[in-house]
Amino acid sequence: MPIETRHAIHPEHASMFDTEALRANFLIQGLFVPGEINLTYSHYERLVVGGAAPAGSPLTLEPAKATGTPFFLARRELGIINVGGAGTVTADGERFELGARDVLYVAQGTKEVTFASADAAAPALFYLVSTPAHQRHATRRIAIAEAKRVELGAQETANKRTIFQLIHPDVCTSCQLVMGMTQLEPGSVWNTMPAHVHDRRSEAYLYFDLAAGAKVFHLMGEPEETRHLVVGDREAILSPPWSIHSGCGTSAYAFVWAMGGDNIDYTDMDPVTLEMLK
Ligand SMILES: O=C(O)C(=O)C[C@H](O)C(=O)CO
Ligand SMILES: [Zn+2]
Repeated sequence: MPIETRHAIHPEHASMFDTEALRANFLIQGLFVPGEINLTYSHYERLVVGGAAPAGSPLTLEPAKATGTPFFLARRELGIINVGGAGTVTADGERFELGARDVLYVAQGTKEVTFASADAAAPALFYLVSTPAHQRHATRRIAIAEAKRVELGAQETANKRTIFQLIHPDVCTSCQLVMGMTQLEPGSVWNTMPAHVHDRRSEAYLYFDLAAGAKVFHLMGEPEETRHLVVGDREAILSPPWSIHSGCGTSAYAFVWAMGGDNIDYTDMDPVTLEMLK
């Protein structure tokens, strides 16, 4: 089970990066390789971000040297969202069926987690985000229909979108993981604009359901020192606590957002006005 480590970068260092260095530090590609689990261990909040793409046979979340624990979730919690075909996740023997966009919150202390596709020809693609956790909250399946929905933006500003809050205090109890999904309306392309930062939490985005060949120009950096990453379908980005995280697609798309840090208050954001951006 490959795990790549990404170190935390100081914003003044990041502002000197060229395209290649920005991508090497903040873009995550190749999450969904058939028959594999691929993880990235970030030193921002010790967020682990990855993908499990079971093909013919189930895949097991293995212990990792990066966590130094006897099993992966010994001192961690895990959020899983299925961005592919139907599949199942089994957590300590309990089987959960996850259709497209359904979520599973997996409790700290869960010893065995396995992933399977219902049909290898239309494989499940499980996007995984894990944060450190020191208290056990119940494992729970959250159907996309159970999400708390927040409508934002307008067609006139090309940012009409619905936020689905899934692992969120109003929906599912967790230690520090907050996770959900945002769907852009057809013709809307901007996410998280106006932008914000939240130094108390780091965030990761997985962009998915992009049209064939479409890209998202993801904006990052301190508000007065922005940079961009050109991101493709099923690619993720790491957003440091000092960074905005916004994006403009060449057409509509969806993305999974997930956060860890000092609080689980989704609304705790410091707004960044357009005048502040450079
Ligand atoms: O479209 C949006 O706006 C978002 O989805 C914003 C993210 O949820 C976020 O940045 C939460 O802190
Ligand atoms: Zn945010």
